[in-house]
Amino acid sequence: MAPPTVLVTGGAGYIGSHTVLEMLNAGYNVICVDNLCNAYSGGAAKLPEALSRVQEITGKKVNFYRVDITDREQVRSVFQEHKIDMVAHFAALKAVGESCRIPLQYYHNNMTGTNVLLEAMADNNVYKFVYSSSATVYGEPKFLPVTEEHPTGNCTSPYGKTKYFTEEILKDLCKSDKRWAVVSLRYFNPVGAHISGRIGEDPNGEPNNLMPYIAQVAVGRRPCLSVYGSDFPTKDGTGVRDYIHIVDLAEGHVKALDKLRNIAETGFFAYNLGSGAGCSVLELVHAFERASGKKVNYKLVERRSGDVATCFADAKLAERALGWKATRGIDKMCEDTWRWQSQNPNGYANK
Ligand SMILES: NC(=O)c1ccc[n+]([C@@H]2O[C@H](COP(=O)([O-])OP(=O)(O)OC[C@H]3O[C@@H](n4cnc5c(N)ncnc54)[C@H](O)[C@@H]3O)[C@@H](O)[C@H]2O)c1
Ligand SMILES: CC(=O)N[C@H]1[C@@H](OP(=O)(O)OP(=O)(O)OC[C@H]2O[C@@H](n3ccc(=O)[nH]c3=O)[C@H](O)[C@@H]2O)O[C@H](CO)[C@H](O)[C@@H]1O
Repeated sequence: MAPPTVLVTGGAGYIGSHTVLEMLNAGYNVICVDNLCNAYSGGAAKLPEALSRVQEITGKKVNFYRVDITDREQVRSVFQEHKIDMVAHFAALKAVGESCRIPLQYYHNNMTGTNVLLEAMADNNVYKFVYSSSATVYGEPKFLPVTEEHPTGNCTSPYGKTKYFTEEILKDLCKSDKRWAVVSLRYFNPVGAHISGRIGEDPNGEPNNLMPYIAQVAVGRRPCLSVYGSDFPTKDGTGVRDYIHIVDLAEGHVKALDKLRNIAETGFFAYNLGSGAGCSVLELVHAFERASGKKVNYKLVERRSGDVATCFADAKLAERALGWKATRGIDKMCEDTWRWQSQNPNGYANK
């Protein structure tokens, strides 16, 4: 029997490209769509640079279409061109601060885009869906570690609300039509890069997130890291988060596809994808210095608004339900990030 075909939206992005690689290695056929609003196109080449390198690493073909998921006709054309069995949906705008400045663009892109995609799926009798959610749906944790039973919806940004609202839409959809089988994966803090050093995180402009900022300081692209807050009630006063290696995360998506592929079970399922361990900002800085052999200059500054002191996952449900567990620790996350950053100081732009 032919292997299933997965439509991957946002496949040229950081998490999408790493997941496409693991799906191909697991024997899935992959069709990628992306509008390249946050991915390096690689010039006139047919494939975005990240996907071109995924093809190079796996030796397998990646089908790519430059498609905006908010465009109904563009999305429908992909379903007419290919027999799609499942969808993994990564395409979204994801910058927390930016979402506060341009909420309408976030609601349109992330919510309308997802609705257009879901309607095209139903019109083509495709009901198996893996969704990129986020620990941000939990808001400020009321208890730790955070389990899937933790209340959701107390989000602190329009970006976080797009994730929460979409989960609510998916729950209603599954209640209304028993053919839908949805796995919502709530990512904690994905970091790291594929062991080859050929693909990795390549944020546009100044990084919002900690790990890419550290890496850019270490490689000399930025002079100094600002540590947001050193007076939190944590082991060293700096923020504690649950960092998860991007390849662990990608493998979690393959396990979710395997679950959807092999069972008649339908409905809405949510799983935390985290390591289950907390790591402070300064612990990550020092781990990165050990991994890279480079000094990471930093200064302690005031807290960033909206930041919580501590957040980390209880990931036992994903282990039980998906047979998945994160296995790569902080040192490996730093080593793999450094290999990518040092081989690609300017990300994909410097081929
Ligand atoms: N990176 C994280 O830390 C993190 C944490 C939690 C959840 N997530 C979610 O995971 C998903 C992927 O995140 P990422 O870090 O890989 O981000 P990314 O920006 O690298 O990838 C997103 C991709 O989607 C594409 N895209 C955006 N809007 C589109 C549209 N309308 N049509 C087609 N393509 C579109 C972008 O060009 C980009 O290539 C997102 O849904 C994000 O919200 C990410
Ligand atoms: C509230 C919220 O929506 N948070 C998003 C943000 O989580 P986080 O805010 O947890 O991720 P982050 O990488 O922005 O910050 C992690 C930790 O590093 C600190 N820090 C960060 C950058 C920096 O230059 N200096 C510094 O000290 C920050 O205060 C925090 O304590 O990003 C995640 C992706 O990784 C998810 O998208 C989360 O949804």
